[in-house]
Amino acid sequence: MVNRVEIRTLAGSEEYPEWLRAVSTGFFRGPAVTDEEAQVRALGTDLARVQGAFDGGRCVATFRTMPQAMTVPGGATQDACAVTAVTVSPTHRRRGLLTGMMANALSAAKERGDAIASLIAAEYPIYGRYGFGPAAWTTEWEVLTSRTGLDRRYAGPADLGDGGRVELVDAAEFRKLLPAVHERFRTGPQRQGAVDRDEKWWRLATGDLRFPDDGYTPAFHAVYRDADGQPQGGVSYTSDDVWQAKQPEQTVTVRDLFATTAAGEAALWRFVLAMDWVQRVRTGLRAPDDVLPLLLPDPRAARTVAHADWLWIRPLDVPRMLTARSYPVEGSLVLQVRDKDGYAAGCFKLEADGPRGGARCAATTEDPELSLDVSELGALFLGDESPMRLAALSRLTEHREGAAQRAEVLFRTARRPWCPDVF
Ligand SMILES: CC(=O)SCCNC(=O)CCNC(=O)[C@H](O)C(C)(C)COP(=O)(O)OP(=O)(O)OC[C@H]1O[C@@H](n2cnc3c(N)ncnc32)[C@H](O)[C@@H]1OP(=O)(O)O
Repeated sequence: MVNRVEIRTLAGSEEYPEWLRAVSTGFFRGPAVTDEEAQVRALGTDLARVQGAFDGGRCVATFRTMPQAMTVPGGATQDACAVTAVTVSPTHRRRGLLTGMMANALSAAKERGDAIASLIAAEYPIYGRYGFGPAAWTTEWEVLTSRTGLDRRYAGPADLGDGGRVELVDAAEFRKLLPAVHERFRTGPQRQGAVDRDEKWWRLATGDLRFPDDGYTPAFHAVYRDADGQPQGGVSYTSDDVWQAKQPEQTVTVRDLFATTAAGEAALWRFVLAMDWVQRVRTGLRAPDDVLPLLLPDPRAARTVAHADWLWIRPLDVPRMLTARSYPVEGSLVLQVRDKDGYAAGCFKLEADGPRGGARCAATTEDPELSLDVSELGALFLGDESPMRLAALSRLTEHREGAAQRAEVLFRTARRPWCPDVF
């Protein structure tokens, strides 16, 4: 039971610094927030979508949503309600504050017409109860450069025969060139799970927006240009500048690396792997099927240092979400979706026309062929989870023989989904 505590949208911008202090406390960032930090964080924040729980004058829980464009299989964009800044102070935990704020946010999202909600989960056990399922996973590797088997005489993309080149640029140039490249990258047909980046994202990533003690280390930036001179990708990275016993033992950490072409992606990886002084490359959080390990003659040189669920999706409007994505084959399926909160519950018939056609989906009175919980549909949506695996776990029930196999062929994608960003 919640005593004396009121959950509500912020009354105005004067409450924002106190709300931010609560976020900072909940995330262990620090017990206080400076005016400069509050100003930077307020940029682009729609206060109408910021909830707090107040105990007297003190904010004890926080929750924010924001509009997001998420790429779905085939390259189309789906409007999502992105959930972020979820905290409950340790003094007020396990009294239903998160549950109350989530209920408000999901009902507002449903009313607005968002087809899905999305979030990056701090811990696995939190969000399944609210109908979210893990839709994209992530992997981080550490590469021992001496073990890769790559030719140490590598001198640049010309050695790969693609006619492109990699150029070091300053932060301002990177910020000017890369947003358009990223927009082309993230709407690629195999880039499901990627989300849009606004101007604030790029300014923060390139050090143009800062506040005191933000812990930002300036990065190095490089752009990949194709044979026609067009920017097709970029990388941002830092180095720890470590030397031991007069030997360079540096670890380079990749903050961001993407390209619109396979040649660009390979050239950027070769660039970071071929730097003198560098013993290790930390890749940052990548798609679990990133090309990196297989670019190496010895893929074992890339050791997995993290592998976990990353992007979670909560279906809100089944017909809209299922018609937004493409399907690799023609086929149909009748799905019964259970949703204790009601938003996405019902029986729906999906009819897909194959890779170049569209898809139709609507409520139906036909008998279901498969039934599953809404969170499992979230996990299937971007093509990562296997319906056959869920059936083996009894988390998906087959009412017609072969229906799980049909779902497997319809839903799964050639490349795994990936959300490169934290939000
Ligand atoms: C999208 C993001 O922002 S992710 C970041 C999430 N934030 C954090 O992890 C910061 C640290 N943790 C917290 O602030 C809080 O513990 C929260 C926000 C995770 C949970 O807030 P609470 O108000 O305590 O949750 P609430 O009381 O509504 O709990 C609802 C249910 O979820 C369960 N639950 C909540 N958090 C957790 C958890 N971390 N692990 C396991 N179960 C959890 C509760 O036990 C409860 O279960 P029940 O319904 O069976 O009784």
